[in-house]
Amino acid sequence: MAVPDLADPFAQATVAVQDVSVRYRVPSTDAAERRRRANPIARAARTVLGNDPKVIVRALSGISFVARSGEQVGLVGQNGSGKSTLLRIIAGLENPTKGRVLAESTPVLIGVNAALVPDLSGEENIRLGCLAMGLTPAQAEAAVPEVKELAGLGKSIYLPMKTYSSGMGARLRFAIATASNPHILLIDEALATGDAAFKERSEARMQGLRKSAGTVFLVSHAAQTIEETCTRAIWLNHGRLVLDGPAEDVAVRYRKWAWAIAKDKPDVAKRLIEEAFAEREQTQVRVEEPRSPRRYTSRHVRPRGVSTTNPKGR
Ligand SMILES: Nc1ncnc2c1ncn2[C@@H]1O[C@H](COP(=O)(O)OP(=O)(O)OP(=O)(O)O)[C@@H](O)[C@H]1O
Repeated sequence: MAVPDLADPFAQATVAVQDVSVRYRVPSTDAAERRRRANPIARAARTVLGNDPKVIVRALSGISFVARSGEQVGLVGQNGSGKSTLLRIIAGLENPTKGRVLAESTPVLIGVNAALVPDLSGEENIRLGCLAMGLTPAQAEAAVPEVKELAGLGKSIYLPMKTYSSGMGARLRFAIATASNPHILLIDEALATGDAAFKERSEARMQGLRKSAGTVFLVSHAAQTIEETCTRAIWLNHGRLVLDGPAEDVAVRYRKWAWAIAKDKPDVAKRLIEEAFAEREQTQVRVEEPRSPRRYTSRHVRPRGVSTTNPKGR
């Protein structure tokens, strides 16, 4: 058995999320109502300046972790806990308010909202999706049969996508996303909408991706899906990282907490989440910048706007 290289624990890191926070400024009718009740001068000033009453939504706060090749990382948490935001940030579709994300290759996000063209057939969308992911026209053409087979939509693959059910659309998006064999694959609940037969095929595909040393991030509300398909899980609550560990352990803890919430036992839920927070080992991600600064020799063109105090201009 291969011995892992313990001297260099970051050797296989594929994604590093470093102290990421995301905040949104959004209009609020509640804030508007409070303004209506505020003093008339402040109210008039804001009306003249045209400021909409806004509130800050903290979607993510101080998230840090490192994912590695071969890991399937499940993201669990209740509605609005920040799972989809974290995927979008990793995919580079949004910039964090604070912190940064480093990835060793382009992460491909496949979500239920992935943009394909509704008027085109499933087959045409396969080509389109593959080209959008950076495959050449020849590679996209070669990928069509495999994607069709994985999606398993039969003759419906020749019909316009706007005629598909949400589950059929999700299956096609999942199949397209895996066609480019992305090293970092991000899935937002795509599995939850498939039927049993598709679930089996998609799990086999995920196994294949895992074997080819890819990293998979999967968002799901179903702790069982995370438990069955992931090696590791991250539990988010109100944008904060509650637990990060083996999928089975995290799923069991999350399920207990969700049960307490569902049964209207806020004290039990509070105790469970506080225990989890207390046990969590804080992860700090440090990114080593290259040490030697870039040097320009006389053969290099000096970058514009750089001045020098050397009278010879070297
Ligand atoms: N574009 C946006 N503008 C303003 N607020 C946003 C935006 N996107 C997300 N949010 C807010 O950020 C928080 C986290 O949302 P996010 O969609 O990441 O949660 P989630 O865990 O994926 O939820 P769900 O399980 O319901 O899909 C929520 O409070 C949400 O209202």
